[in-house]
Amino acid sequence: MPVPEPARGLRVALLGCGVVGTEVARMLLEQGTDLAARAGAPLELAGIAVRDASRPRDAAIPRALLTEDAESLVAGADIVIEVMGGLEPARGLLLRAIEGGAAVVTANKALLAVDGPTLYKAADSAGVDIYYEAAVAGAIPIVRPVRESLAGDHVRRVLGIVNGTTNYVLDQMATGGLDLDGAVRQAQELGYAEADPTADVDGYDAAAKAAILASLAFHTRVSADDVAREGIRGITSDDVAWAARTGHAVKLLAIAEQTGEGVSVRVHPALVPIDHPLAGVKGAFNAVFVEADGAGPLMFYGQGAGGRPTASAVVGDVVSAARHRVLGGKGPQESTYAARPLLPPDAAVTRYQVRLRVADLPGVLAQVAGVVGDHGVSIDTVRQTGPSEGTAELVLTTHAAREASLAATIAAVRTLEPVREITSVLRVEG
Ligand SMILES: NC(=O)c1ccc[n+]([C@@H]2O[C@H](COP(=O)([O-])OP(=O)(O)OC[C@H]3O[C@@H](n4cnc5c(N)ncnc54)[C@H](O)[C@@H]3O)[C@@H](O)[C@H]2O)c1
Ligand SMILES: N[C@@H](CCO)C(=O)O
Ligand code: NA
Repeated sequence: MPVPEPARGLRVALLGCGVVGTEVARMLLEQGTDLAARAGAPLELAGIAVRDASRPRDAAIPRALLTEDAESLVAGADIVIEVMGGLEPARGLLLRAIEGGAAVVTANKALLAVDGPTLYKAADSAGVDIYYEAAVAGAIPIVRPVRESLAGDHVRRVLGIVNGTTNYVLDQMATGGLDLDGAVRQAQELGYAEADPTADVDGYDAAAKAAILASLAFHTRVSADDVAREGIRGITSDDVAWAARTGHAVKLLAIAEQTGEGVSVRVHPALVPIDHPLAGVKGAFNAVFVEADGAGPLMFYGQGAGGRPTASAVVGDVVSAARHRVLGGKGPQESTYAARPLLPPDAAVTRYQVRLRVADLPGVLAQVAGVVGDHGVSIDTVRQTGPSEGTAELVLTTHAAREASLAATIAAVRTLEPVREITSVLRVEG
């Protein structure tokens, strides 16, 4: 039998050598034999673009591979991996790679959620792959299942905990007795939160991931600007304690749903019933709950952040792209044929829990309930605690209502004479 020709090695360029890049390089270098067998050709790490090649680095990173000239590295590559983050120069380098005929793999959700379509279009024109499994929920296979495994189904709703930092922070507030600032500091010390935690705490990171997931799930172009976004900055230890008392956990949720009217995509903190699978997602873990007509409910769970878990998703994409180089063919391209209308944030329909402090006088509950009813919002349950110092605390849970109706209801309740304070308004989901 003739000995098969050894396949030509594929030149892999790595852009960025931070938390994720270091682990990607380690996997490519340490698992070369297995990866070559799976890809059908050796994956040769041709170089690693960094800002400062003289900086001390992990012992696994060969100094000879470091270069400060990302442009030249990209020019000769078969596959380009972008784990630098940020919009530029990442976008320009990826476009140059694609135009030069390279397949690209990126973990950059911020870039994809803002300008993904430019990259998808360029990849389509050049006939090359663009893969981005690591951009949503790190190691968890979710991009590929939604894009490929569910391509024959009709996804109704995607509900996810897609930011590890905020999940860790809320968990610490619930179980570790920390306030928001203390829990954020701890998340930074543990390396979950970015140095500037704004993207995590204010929901930008989750909104970028929600936009990517919604685009894939509903075959409709959704960008980060289309996502109604609210972070966890307003959540107090008291909110978390009350949530537990009423049988809920507070979670920062990314929600993308399709109704008869269109597509609604939002990120906000919400109360999740304690028996819902998402309520049990602790620490920095992520989980994505998908509801599809045929498949029914599906749950994806795992590590959404961290160097090695994220590198697992990146290297999986590299192997897919390499297989196409060896065997021919191409992965799926962007699908936006459905072009569903995007609904405004106040069209969302959900249940609410409203906490308010009222004067402890006869008839106050009836007065509040009357105003709520007048706005077409129906109350499910009412709890009262107190009185203390002449006031009582009311906790109202509503049936499903439009965000716009609830906003009008709250504005009206606030003007009632016996109402001292609306302490919190939280959505109930799940
Ligand atoms: N860290 C995670 O858990 C995680 C998870 C999923 C996705 N991601 C995404 O992966 C990407 C990388 O994240 P990270 O955590 O490794 O970030 P990081 O800050 O640790 O690493 C980025 C590296 O890229 C380098 N870099 C930036 N601009 C450069 C340039 N112009 N030329 C050369 N090098 C440059 C930086 O110096 C840094 O070392 C980001 O897009 C991030 O959103 C990260
Ligand atoms: N900062 C992000 C990293 C993963 O995208 C998180 O906490 O989930
Ligand atoms: Na993923």
